[in-house]
Amino acid sequence: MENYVDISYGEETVPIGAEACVVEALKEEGFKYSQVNLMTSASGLDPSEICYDGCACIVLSCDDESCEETCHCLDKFGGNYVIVTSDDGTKKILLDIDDHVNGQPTPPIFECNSMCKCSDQCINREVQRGVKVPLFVFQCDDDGRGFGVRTLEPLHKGQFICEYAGDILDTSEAANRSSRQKFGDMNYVIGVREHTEEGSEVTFIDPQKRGNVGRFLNHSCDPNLIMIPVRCDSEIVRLALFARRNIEAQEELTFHYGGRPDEFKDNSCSKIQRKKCLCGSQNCEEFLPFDPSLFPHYANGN
Ligand SMILES: C[S@@+](CC[C@H](N)C(=O)[O-])C[C@H]1O[C@@H](n2cnc3c(N)ncnc32)[C@H](O)[C@@H]1O
Repeated sequence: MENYVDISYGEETVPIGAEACVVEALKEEGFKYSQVNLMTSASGLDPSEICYDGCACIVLSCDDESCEETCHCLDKFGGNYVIVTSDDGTKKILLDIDDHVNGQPTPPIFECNSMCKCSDQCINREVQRGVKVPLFVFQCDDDGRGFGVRTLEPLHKGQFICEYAGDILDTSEAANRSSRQKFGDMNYVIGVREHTEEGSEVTFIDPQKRGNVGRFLNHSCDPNLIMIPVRCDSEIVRLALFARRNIEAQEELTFHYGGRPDEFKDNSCSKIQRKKCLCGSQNCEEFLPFDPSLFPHYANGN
């Protein structure tokens, strides 16, 4: 890694290495690395706003044993992570991923926040601590997918890898940006729909010009990561990527752009406008997931 530029330029606690062609392309595109989600003037949604009360636990880490009184965060939102000791004695904080892969509906994740009295080492602050595993951005073998991300270390099922962070957009700004795209352009806008008792909520994130390493993750129909909505300080969701299974060092990291692989069954748009999927997996769905709400002109069949 010593010979490679850290494309986060010190924003992440571990360097994000990249091939020289990636560094060059980012310079040309005027890309600005940001570890966190950012507000845009068009949408006015501020992801840095603190929206939740904190817990009063003056402890290193919130759990049922350490917190003298019931922890407000764990009581209200439930515990999210567990500590697991590997064979080599290293401790890892893991999410019970099966609940999220198979659960219906999936449990919401709220972490302790800036108003909480617990330390920054609290178990319930995993996503907000940022990337901890060494990641590397590389050029995929001229297969048409562009750049991709691989891990330089083995990863454990349930381990947090990175966020998909960038500009926070409302639906109209997301559609506005998408309408400027030509067919075949790389698409970076990802929308996440969450279903609540009050109805459904959608958040769009665009890391094309400002964002983090998550921007380079490719789609696979048989992915090794899963994207999970997490909230820390703000009501605006953070899109966190966790390992769906144990992953070996040097494996490419991918997630399913349409949510869970068995969930994406949207055939409302003609396949002609959809991008061919090059993931190469045995269960490949042939086309990349497509969000018709961002492309109303395609959705109308024009
Ligand atoms: C979020 S970007 C991923 C990073 C991108 N490869 C790059 O070079 O910056 C999404 C775009 O990557 C390409 N891509 C990702 N996964 C793909 C796949 N399985 N098959 C074909 N193209 C893919 C598509 O052009 C897609 O719109």
